[in-house]
Amino acid sequence: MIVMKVAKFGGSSLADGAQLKKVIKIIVADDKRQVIVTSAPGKRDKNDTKVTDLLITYAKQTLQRQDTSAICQAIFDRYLAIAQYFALPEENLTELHKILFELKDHVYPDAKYLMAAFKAHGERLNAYLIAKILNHLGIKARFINPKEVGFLVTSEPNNATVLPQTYQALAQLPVGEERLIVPGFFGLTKEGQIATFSRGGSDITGAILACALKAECYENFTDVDAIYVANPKIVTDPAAITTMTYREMRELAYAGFSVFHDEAIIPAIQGQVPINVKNTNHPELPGTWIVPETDFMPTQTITGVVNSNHFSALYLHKYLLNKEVGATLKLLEIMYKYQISYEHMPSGIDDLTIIFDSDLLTPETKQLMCEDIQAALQPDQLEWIDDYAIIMVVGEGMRDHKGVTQKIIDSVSEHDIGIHMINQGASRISLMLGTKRADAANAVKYIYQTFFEEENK
Ligand SMILES: Nc1ncnc2c1ncn2[C@@H]1O[C@H](COP(=O)(O)OP(=O)(O)O)[C@@H](O)[C@H]1O
Ligand SMILES: N[C@@H](CC(=O)OP(=O)(O)O)C(=O)O
Repeated sequence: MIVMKVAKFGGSSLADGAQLKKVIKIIVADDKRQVIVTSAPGKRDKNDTKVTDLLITYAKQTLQRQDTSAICQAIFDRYLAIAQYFALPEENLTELHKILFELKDHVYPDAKYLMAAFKAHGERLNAYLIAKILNHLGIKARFINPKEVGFLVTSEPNNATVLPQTYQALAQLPVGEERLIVPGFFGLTKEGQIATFSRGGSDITGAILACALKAECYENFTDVDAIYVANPKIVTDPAAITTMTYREMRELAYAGFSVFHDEAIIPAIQGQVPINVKNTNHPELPGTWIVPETDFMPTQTITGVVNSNHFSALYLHKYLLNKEVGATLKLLEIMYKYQISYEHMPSGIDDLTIIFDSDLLTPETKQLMCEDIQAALQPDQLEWIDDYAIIMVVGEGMRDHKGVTQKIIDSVSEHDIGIHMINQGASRISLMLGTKRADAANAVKYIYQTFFEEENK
């Protein structure tokens, strides 16, 4: 087995020809970068639209039987501009044009599979084009079609997860002869349909390949120099994280560190492959390493702080709830009946709060669930709280430091921000606070200031 790396380049790194030029320089600078995972072209500037989003429009217009020629041309023009940047002769784009324009003519099992197939083509066409450009520049490279290499995923068209046999199939890839250019974001169901991971899922493809091929490391190239302690859109010039553990990243990514997909940690953990998040625009910088817990000694109390606004909570109060055998079971059965998973369930003696991902709820399911809970448990109070945000503070260093919780709560309360809920994660490396949505970003700022500005004064 050869020593190799998997390198994934995000949409921001592949947005146009100039960005792709930087990517190619990075690829050829290290012979170990043998497997390259590509996203679809992302935004070229703040007001631009990602190719994935253009494809979603194309899919919707197709479903509504509208004229799709303009959107199809807009998508094709993104690829054409990249090809032209490298003076790739236009005949190389004939196949790409055909695949793109004919997407609307295929038969799909249903609207969800149609949407998945359209979305996946952002990555598929980009990987195909990048392999052609590399060959044109004299760099040996081959496009890998997920269908031909057995990249199998579950039959959930737009929220798939990998099937175990995919790992054995990908381990057979002919690594070493030429660079393998693999499109991220999607796989094939056992029935042969395209299904995508959730949004941002090219990170997952990279991690699966890194695990299957026992890569030395998984490099994830993006548009920031490092993963920062807090989202740079919320905190000005936040401190960079040099090294963090898998479980810290998993908790932070889950709660909103959008720089790395939370599900992408899992294959990396399974294969114990270290992850290096780096900047395509400054590849000489060390970036952030995400490593196994065994290889890590915390130097800070907290590693990261993040807020997430896409939650809704159901508050239930009933005296003597703690004595009622089977109460939680009844609740879980109701959630199962409506096929709704829950995120957290902090509880007190007479009450509990169930926190849901609001994207999974419709007004109708909320109403039906409430009616069922009312009938099954007869609570004294049952109330949906939609104005709900979660602040997650994460750090391996939190376990061994006394008074951290107090300090976190004080830094928020001092600024008059009400806390609806406090939940110490079972892993003891995280603390979760519930606040109103409008307060969430400020809560992150104040916690950051307490631990990173006041402590270092
Ligand atoms: N804590 C954080 N550290 C760094 N970037 C963050 C953080 N939280 C959110 N981000 C955002 O994540 C973005 C990179 O992720 P993404 O847009 O998915 O990149 P790509 O297009 O490379 O896949 C950054 O531009 C930044 O705005
Ligand atoms: N292109 C897909 C998958 C992805 O991972 O993209 P990016 O690397 O730009 O986050 C999306 O927009 O969801």
